[in-house]
Amino acid sequence: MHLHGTSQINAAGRLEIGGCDTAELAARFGTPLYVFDEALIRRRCREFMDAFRATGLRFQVAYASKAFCVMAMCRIAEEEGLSLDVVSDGELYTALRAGFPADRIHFHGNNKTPEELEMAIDAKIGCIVVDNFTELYMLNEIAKEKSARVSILFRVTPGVEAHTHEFISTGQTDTKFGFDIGNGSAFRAIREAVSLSNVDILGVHSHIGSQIFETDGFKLAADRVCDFAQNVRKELGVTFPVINLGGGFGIRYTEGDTPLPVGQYVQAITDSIKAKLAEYDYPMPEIWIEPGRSIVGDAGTTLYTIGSTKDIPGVRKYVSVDGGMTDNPRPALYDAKYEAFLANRANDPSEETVSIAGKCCETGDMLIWDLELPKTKPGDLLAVFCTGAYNYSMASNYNRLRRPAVVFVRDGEADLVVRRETFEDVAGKDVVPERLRKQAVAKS
Ligand SMILES: Cc1ncc(COP(=O)(O)O)c(C=O)c1O
Ligand SMILES: N[C@@H](CCCC[NH3+])C(=O)O
Repeated sequence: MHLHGTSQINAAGRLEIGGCDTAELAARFGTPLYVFDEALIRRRCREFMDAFRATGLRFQVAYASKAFCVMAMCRIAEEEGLSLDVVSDGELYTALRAGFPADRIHFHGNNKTPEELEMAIDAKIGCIVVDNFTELYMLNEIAKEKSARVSILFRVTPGVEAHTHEFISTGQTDTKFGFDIGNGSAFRAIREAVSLSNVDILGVHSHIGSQIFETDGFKLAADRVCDFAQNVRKELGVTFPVINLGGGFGIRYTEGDTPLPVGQYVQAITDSIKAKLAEYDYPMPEIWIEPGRSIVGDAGTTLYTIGSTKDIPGVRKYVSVDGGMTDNPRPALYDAKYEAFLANRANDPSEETVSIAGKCCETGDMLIWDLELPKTKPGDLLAVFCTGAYNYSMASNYNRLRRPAVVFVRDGEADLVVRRETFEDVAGKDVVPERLRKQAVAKS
């Protein structure tokens, strides 16, 4: 059993997180329930910040809010000195509403709408990460109309793709994101931008993938981005004040996962950039990164109440919980693996192998296959670990289920940071046109 952060088994044999008994949390807030270990989130933020401080370089660690974007999380990111990466008007709105300093917000996305760009310019956010030519020209026009100047990074694809345990070096990167370095489109984008009136070139951005466990991919991306920077300086006379190497740092979901300490990723990135730019006698830029999963992933635990079981002798025993793909779509989407145990009887020995099913009307709505558990009964609490990233943020109302509440726990206190949705939240946006209302009345 692997316990993350402040999680421990208390004297009553129940899982406790942040000093809070999970059975009490379930009783107080209902299930499913996302529980976040605030001390662990802050520890992860500090690991990144401290690793950069140790390098003596200028830097920004931008939390990739797509992983988990709620106002309380924005507050923590701000308190810990992080910047924030947003990819939509909704994320930007959340950050601004939480009082996150606009000049530390970076806006990503491959299809930002004119309205989103206007919103970003009006809010005077720190920078916009331009993804393609359409956006570049549109942004300049909007900025011109507003007599504004906009700082931009260019999202470039360095021809490196990282997957959990390996990276591949690709020639022409087939991706919807960014300007390709290899085929010259990144260079052309910068040449174009030099002649545009209302954008200021801040630098380049690359992101090579997610849930990465080694440093080679980052090093290769850093090398290619630096080579590109030197080429741009030589040919266009433009020197980048910022190089951003994105996110993607892996975390431990199950025992097969072997993430490196955060400091090793940071060191690999900064060492590679330093070494390469020294070759070129290139002034050291600010180094930015964008961790999402590695800030919040292992700090989240989802509590479910166990309900029905179905035993198919000789085949499989299904144990169903009161959530599923609606609150955690990752197993269905990516075949993601999770660890779990009974939160209310954490010391009970395992007695059988079961598979955890969600409650959606969908055969693929399975959370965990072949999990060792004690014999369960309805009302038992199942804790699924490492659900902090891309769970709440990707949750849906499929089958008109209500999205769960989110609580932050620390030092024995539990604070509600998102309330559970109500039926009104689910059906209250529906509009029945007058003609259908009449029809309904006529038929009844
Ligand atoms: C541009 C960009 N930055 C940062 C991230 C955050 O990635 P992760 O959560 O893996 O750290 C992503 C998502 O993969 C991304 O696309
Ligand atoms: N949503 C994905 C990661 C996507 C990263 C965003 N660029 C996941 O759950 O693993």
